[in-house]
Amino acid sequence: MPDRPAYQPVTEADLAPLLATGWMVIEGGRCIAKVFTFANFVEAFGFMTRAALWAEKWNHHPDWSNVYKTVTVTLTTHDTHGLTDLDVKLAQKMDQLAFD
Ligand SMILES: C[C@H](O)[C@H](O)[C@H]1CNC2=NC(N)=NC(=O)C2=N1
Repeated sequence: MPDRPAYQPVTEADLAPLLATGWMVIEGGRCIAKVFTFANFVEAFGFMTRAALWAEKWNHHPDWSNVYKTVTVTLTTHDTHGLTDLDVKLAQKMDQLAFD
């Protein structure tokens, strides 16, 4: 397995745009979470499918659940037990994909 680039810490400036789109910092700053609501189940699942491709490409996977038209997402970096640049990157991508 090729070494991955070093994780980068997350700053308040990194988080501010995410907080503005509905992400919340939880678990004492170790995670960010958001509830996405779509028009219906198929839209919700399509979002998860698109996001899954990016998660796999970046080898950074969400902790998420889907109930009908909502998708609840929690992001953290298991390797560091906290937030890293990968969580910010995946959250930004999820926000983009949700509005596709
Ligand atoms: C071995 C594998 O590369 C690691 O377990 C990856 C996989 N996906 C991951 N996903 C998340 N959310 N955090 C991680 O630390 C992480 N690490």
